Amino acid sequence: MAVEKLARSDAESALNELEGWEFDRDGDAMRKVFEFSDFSEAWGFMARVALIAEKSDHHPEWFNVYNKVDITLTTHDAGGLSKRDVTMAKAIEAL
Ligand SMILES: C[C@H](O)[C@H](O)[C@H]1CNC2=NC(N)=NC(=O)C2=N1
Repeated sequence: MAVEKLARSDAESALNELEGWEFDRDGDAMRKVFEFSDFSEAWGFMARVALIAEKSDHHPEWFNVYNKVDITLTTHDAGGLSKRDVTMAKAIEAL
């Protein structure tokens, strides 16, 4: 699927509006670590993110230990950040 990599300035303004998300991989990815009260809460969150991922055909890279979920978003097809990552981050924040 052809998705364009965002210009750095566009990516910066998008991240400025998203609480807690930071650039990673030299600006080619965005990352946030979510912390919950326990594993059950973390897993419930992951289940909801998984549904968003399947619906939008855009999948996070993530790592979970107990109550923490470390999420990295990037668009492999674009070789960096695209608006799909921003859309997904917004959807995750809206959960
Ligand atoms: C073929 C399929 O549409 C692609 O591999 C999709 C699936 N999910 C994806 N997820 C992410 N994070 N980046 C992609 O480029 C991507 N591409």
